[in-house]
Amino acid sequence: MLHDFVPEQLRTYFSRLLDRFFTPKSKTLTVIIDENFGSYRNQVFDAAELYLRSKIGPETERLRVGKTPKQKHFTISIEKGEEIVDSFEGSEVKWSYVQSEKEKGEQVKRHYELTFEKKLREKITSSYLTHVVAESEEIKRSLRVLKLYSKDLYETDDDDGCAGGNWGCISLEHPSTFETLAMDPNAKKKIIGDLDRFLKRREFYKRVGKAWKRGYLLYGPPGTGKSSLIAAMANYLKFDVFDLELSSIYDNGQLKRILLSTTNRSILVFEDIDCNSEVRDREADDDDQEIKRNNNGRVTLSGILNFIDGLWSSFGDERIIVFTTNHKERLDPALLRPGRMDMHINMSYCTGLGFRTLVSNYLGLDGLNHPLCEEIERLVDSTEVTPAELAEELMQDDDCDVILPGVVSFVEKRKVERSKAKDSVSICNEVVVKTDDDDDEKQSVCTNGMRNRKKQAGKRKGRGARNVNARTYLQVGM
Ligand SMILES: Nc1ncnc2c1ncn2[C@@H]1O[C@H](COP(=O)(O)OP(=O)(O)OP(=O)(O)O)[C@@H](O)[C@H]1O
Ligand SMILES: [Mg+2]
Repeated sequence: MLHDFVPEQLRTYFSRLLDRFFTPKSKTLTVIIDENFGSYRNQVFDAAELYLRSKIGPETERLRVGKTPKQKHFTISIEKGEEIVDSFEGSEVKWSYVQSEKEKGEQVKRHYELTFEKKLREKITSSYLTHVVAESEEIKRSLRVLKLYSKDLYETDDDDGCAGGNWGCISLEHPSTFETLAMDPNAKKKIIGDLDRFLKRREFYKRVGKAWKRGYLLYGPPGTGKSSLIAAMANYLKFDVFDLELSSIYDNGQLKRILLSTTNRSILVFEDIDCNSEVRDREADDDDQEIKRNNNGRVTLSGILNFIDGLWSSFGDERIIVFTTNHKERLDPALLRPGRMDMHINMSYCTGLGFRTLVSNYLGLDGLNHPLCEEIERLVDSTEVTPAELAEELMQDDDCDVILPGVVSFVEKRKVERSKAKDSVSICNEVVVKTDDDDDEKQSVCTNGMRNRKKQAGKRKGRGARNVNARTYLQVGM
């Protein structure tokens, strides 16, 4: 017809017009996500790679698997040509992975194709891709190998992933978690809740004009799990740990430089803070001369406090600051005042419940079902024995029938020794938490099962007026 009725000059035009009219229109749109974006890596490509690992379904026929010596887990990814279907707020999208054939001297080009209905363009290119990037960040955090930084380490075992500056760093592979920690379950819950709240409160801290950080004081005898709790916190939050050895820091200036070189999303640890004479209770310390000398060219208490709640406290974001001590009573009251440490956690001697956790860690169910277990719980409840001592006893053998009688005699022996030293003991895990409530209250559950609550005013020596009405005291037994 075109040949017969349309002049030659117009034929091409009409032919194109008819083509356009009769060819069915595609209802889908495909977005190409290249590996590189200009000369940079494409963040969306990397995010998609991580995100899609968690979306691999039973319909996928070919996968790639790999692992570097440093990686803990296998990395699984989809093979070229494979497709993955995902859904987002009721809409379906299809991902496919495309890889160019390698030509001589050329690098393989890789990209993802994301296909969806055209009408979803706005939703997919903004909300869905934002969701993919956010999810991938979460996955990255969970796969992260944590780092332990120390000024004493000159060499690092890992040159990728360590922060700059002159910190030495090794991978933190401490196995302690909140599940393996022998601690009163209520205290554990309280700490986990506090950490969760802290993570979610970026906007809150900004609104109230406070630095986004949280301070914990862990106190108790040696071997009760203070360092293990720090490792559990790091594993839970996926935060690196900076170990600040105060005795090796020359003065406040160096402390400032060291603290400023730490990274965000980290835990700064000042272990055995009472061993630094400057933070001991100055009224209780006789040796004034020593303190004067320490004020000259050493780290001073005010230098530390300046970073906790002074002008310098606003350095960095998402910081947890932990102080540990075996002797809380020796600390200067200025360090214990409200507003300084948000939570005071007493890591006390082991209790029956704590022993249960240790038995389940070390011996599994067999230990928990053993007839001696209950007897040991009762014994542990009535004497001062640390989780570290019990853990050592539980590692003596594999056989419950050998270990548990050994634990009985160990705890009985310890009980006799202790009762010679004093008549009675009171075992409690105490957690003092600063909250935003108006009331001050102290709650305690001791090992005898008694629970009491009492109103508590800011009476302690050295306590200032500030924040006195904004603390909750929780005392719980294991
Ligand atoms: N509460 C606990 N739960 C589980 N294991 C514990 C606990 N406390 C101690 N342990 C065991 O004892 C070992 C030593 O404990 P940890 O180093 O955490 O004690 P600490 O309170 O930091 O002691 P120190 O005051 O001497 O630094 C741990 O590696 C762990 O095996
Ligand atoms: Mg320790």
